[in-house]
Amino acid sequence: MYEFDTIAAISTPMGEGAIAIVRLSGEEAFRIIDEIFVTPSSKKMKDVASHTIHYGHIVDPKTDKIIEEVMVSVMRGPKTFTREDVVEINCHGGLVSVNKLLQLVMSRGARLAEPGEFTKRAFLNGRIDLSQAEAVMDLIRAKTDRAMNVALGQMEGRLSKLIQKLRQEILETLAHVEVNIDYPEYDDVEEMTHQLLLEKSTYVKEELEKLLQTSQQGKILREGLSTVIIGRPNVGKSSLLNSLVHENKAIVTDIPGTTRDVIEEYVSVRGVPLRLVDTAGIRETEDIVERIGVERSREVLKKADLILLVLNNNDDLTMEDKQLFEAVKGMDVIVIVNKTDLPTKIDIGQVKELANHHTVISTSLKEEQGIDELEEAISSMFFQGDLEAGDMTYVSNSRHIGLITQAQQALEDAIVGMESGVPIDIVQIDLTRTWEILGEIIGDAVHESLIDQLFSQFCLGK
Ligand SMILES: Nc1nc2c(c(=O)[nH]1)N(C=O)[C@@H](CNc1ccc(C(=O)N[C@@H](CCC(=O)O)C(=O)O)cc1)CN2
Ligand SMILES: Nc1nc2c(ncn2[C@@H]2O[C@H](COP(=O)(O)OP(=O)(O)OP(=O)(O)O)[C@@H](O)[C@H]2O)c(=O)[nH]1
Ligand SMILES: [Mg+2]
Repeated sequence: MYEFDTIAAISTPMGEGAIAIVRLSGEEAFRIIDEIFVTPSSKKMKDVASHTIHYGHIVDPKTDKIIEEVMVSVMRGPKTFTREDVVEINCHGGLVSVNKLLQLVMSRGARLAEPGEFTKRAFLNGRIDLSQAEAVMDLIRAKTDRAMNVALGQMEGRLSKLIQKLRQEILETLAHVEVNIDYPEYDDVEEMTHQLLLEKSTYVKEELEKLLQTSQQGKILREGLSTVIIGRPNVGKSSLLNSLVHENKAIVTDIPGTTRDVIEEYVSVRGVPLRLVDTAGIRETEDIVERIGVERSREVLKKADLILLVLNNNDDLTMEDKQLFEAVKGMDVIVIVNKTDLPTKIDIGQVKELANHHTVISTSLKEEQGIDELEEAISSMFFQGDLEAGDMTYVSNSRHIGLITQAQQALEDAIVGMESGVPIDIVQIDLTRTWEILGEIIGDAVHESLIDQLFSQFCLGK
């Protein structure tokens, strides 16, 4: 275990709350709390049983003034979150008192923790590996139940175990090859080695492939599906956003050009998190403010995973509508024919033709018609029902996806090499590289600067 200084942070959100927590971790945690905490029976926290909570007052030893009435939890290392001694002060949730408390523990020798530093210690002290630590952050940021389950699985070590299993396979294969090389007197040893290498490499490569197949869905669950609503002015784009959010977030009026900027909202559509973007209606415009909005619309369009293209049932298809179809060619698109409560003027046959293989859905957002069908279309487009299987191992993090892709490439090199008869020691190099790359996922031999960078994205006090 590493020896670190004692860190402190406010581990609850900044703002008024019922209770706020100041957390301390490190060798000095018990010494510090015993200098500032007084219980009615004068207990010392260094003496009490681990994982107990105690009532008392925080007193500034310099002035003997009572600062707060608190509950203090005491957890003795190594059976703690960080594997170090941990003390948590539960105080009344006011901003001033919790900050005063933090100042006080710092004046007694604690250092303000960096973002993610508690979790970083859990990693450096070996309680969790890097992919588990990353999952802690994913859990906090999860926007839907499904996203949360993926994060929880990774936090419990589901991905880690799989990666470790594959690394073990590679290691055993390499050991086997070494042994075979040491006994070259057997005639068939070369062939056996060759056979074994090919079999194992193919097996590991296939497992990695399976994992990568989950990455698209995994990434959507983790980051949200970037969904952009486009359409001519006044067709009902903002109304659509409001229907999906089930709230009035965007301003809706009958004046074309109402939405001037890009509005962004998170929504869960049957467990699929959408990063939903409402745009200014795309048209040629003279209004300068609106024009900036239109340009931004075109920009977000390029980065979208899914396009919701809205048309007006009560109007003819225009040149602009056709241009929109043109602009989203090759992307995932759902076409929405809105305002079906009004007389149909649009040429549905032509819409279907333009939509090509894309789904077309009719809605009346005014009368709340068609929203269910739309939600169904969205969720089945990205998840074919297998998402319910709660024990799936997803790879969702770009860092992991990148590394698995690299590992797979190294294996591919090894396999191609074997098939074209390159010397065994070259193949060994490729396999060793695969083993190392996979190790980076769980934080085996990763560079310190990468670790710092990863944890700095965490919340303060986590
Ligand atoms: N008050 C509070 N709530 C919290 C946390 C915390 O630190 N404080 N957590 C954190 O942010 C999460 C809980 N996570 C935790 C994970 C492991 C251990 C822990 O002590 N693990 C020991 C085993 C303990 C035992 O066997 O009793 C270990 O793995 O060695 C504690 C908390 C969520 N809730
Ligand atoms: N009859 C009818 N009116 C609708 C329907 N959906 C939206 N509207 C109305 O159409 C008008 C325009 O709706 P918005 O949602 O603001 O349209 P928009 O596409 O965001 O418009 P811009 O932001 O100006 O580009 C509003 O008056 C809505 O109430 C519908 O299904 N039926
Ligand atoms: Mg609008």
